Amino acid sequence: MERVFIYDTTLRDGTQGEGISLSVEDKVKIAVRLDQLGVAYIEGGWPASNPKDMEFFLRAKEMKWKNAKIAAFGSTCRPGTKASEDSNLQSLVQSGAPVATIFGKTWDYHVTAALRTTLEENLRIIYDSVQYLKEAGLEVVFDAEHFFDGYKANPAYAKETVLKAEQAGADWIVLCDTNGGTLPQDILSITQEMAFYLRAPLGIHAHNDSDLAVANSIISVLGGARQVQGTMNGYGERSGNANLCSIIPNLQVKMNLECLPGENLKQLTEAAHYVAEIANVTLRNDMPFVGHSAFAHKGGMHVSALLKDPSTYEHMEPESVGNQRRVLVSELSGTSNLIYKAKELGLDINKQNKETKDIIESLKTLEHQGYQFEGAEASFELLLRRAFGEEQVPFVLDSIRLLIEKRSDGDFTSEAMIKLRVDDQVIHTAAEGNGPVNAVDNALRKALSEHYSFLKDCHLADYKVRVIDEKDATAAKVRVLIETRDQQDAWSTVGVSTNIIEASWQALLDSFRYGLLKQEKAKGAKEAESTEEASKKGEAVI
Ligand SMILES: CC(=O)SCCNC(=O)CCNC(=O)[C@H](O)C(C)(C)COP(=O)(O)OP(=O)(O)OC[C@H]1O[C@@H](n2cnc3c(N)ncnc32)[C@H](O)[C@@H]1OP(=O)(O)O
Ligand SMILES: CC(=O)C(=O)O
Repeated sequence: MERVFIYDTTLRDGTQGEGISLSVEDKVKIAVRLDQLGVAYIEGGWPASNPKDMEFFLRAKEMKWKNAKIAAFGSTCRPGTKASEDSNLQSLVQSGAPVATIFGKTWDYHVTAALRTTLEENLRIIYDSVQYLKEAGLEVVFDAEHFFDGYKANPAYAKETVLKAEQAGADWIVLCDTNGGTLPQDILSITQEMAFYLRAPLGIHAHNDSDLAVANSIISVLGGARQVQGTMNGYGERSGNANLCSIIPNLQVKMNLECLPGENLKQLTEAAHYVAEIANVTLRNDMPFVGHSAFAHKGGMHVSALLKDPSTYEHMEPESVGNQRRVLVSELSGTSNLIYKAKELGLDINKQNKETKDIIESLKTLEHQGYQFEGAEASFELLLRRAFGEEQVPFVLDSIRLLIEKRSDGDFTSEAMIKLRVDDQVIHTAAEGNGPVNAVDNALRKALSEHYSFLKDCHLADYKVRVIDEKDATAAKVRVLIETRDQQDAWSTVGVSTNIIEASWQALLDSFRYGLLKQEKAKGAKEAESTEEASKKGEAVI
């Protein structure tokens, strides 16, 4: 399998994205994860830019890297200065990184308008800078900034700039679509032309301003590029950089080009989420390949075909990138969705079951009323089990009273009083909260915690309210989605009503019931395990 060298610039160009800021510790963690994933290069930052980036390199120098080379980023020397006296170039050497990546101007307009120097001086600084770094013993990557725009404006000059870098000994010439405005057909023809013109291996660095960075990177590889620069999840300045999480599986699975060693592609989804977590960015569900919804199927027709053969509605196996297939249930479901979900839950149903038809009908009716089960899988499981006669009645509610008080000092207080029965024992208790729903939640927990100890480990992680019939203003129905977490899992439940407290109560109740179900399942699994162990021991004695 031919190799494409993956060059990750999440820690440099990625941090040029709005809202992305990484501490040294964050950078080290991400670099370690990228090295495990198996990328060929990790660009750690620009050591002359700030002390944080320099500190990263000083730490990276002391660490062992299994797969990746660490690259330090900078620019060509300033016009009018010698490369050897340029502090930015010196810091690349001082960083201790084995690879230096410098960007240089290739667009004649940029040379005169931004760098404010002559075309000749620009050629000089490119040559001198690359030569200086080569003499210092570094592998040198020359990022040809604005190459495609430069080529269109003045091809002879653009070609001369990269030829200078090659003559000075650059190990890679990376063609950059810096403004991200180039179309794939131009990327292809210009890469092909440069592959013919240069001896040094080529790379591509694409920005996503036209939503084409992934396509442009792939087509550049088709045109001869053998290094692809990009970032995890496409983080980067403006609309981002080329997203490596899409480029890598496309190249590796569909074009049979090796980007990551061995079976490492299976780590991609986990690595993408890990980087998002450290960067403190919520990864969009619809991210191709690695998103939570990337292999989620909702339409009944699709699920019906999937059950026959997943390739009918999947372009590749989700497991190959470490993701997984999911089937959603909603008003768009057919019986196939139900059968799939039920199988996952260990319930045996088929198209002929009366229960199957009843569940589909009640699902569609409830969704019509405003419930939404695709985001509330725990409520759906309870619905399914109820249809099979597995409903739990852990307590009987007598009443809930709420006291909401707005005081003259400005305080708004909420208190819930709850009366319920567990096994004929009447429990009557009250609790305060920072709002009425919180007060009800606290009161319910207080009332039940003695009987149901698992409640201690559960907490409300998210609470969302959505108005369903907006035109009815304050008389509209609301849908409440609650996410509950314990030490191992998270589960979501739903409630719908014209009264927000009632909708919240339904969702809270489902949350509690699901927690209980989870506990029973865990108990069942443990018992089954010990029975199996006991029977194994018995066999051994015989
Ligand atoms: C396409 C890219 O993504 S390139 C990377 C862009 N990333 C960043 O800029 C983030 C890190 N940058 C920084 O921390 C700062 O900009 C620094 C420390 C590098 C420089 O800061 P300053 O010295 O204050 O300069 P400032 O940022 O205002 O301007 C950049 C200077 O570099 C010059 N410059 C731009 N490109 C190049 C180049 N390829 N070679 C040499 N000099 C260059 C500009 O002409 C400008 O010079 P001027 O001040 O004489 O006009
Ligand atoms: C080098 C770089 O980041 C660019 O040209 O976009």
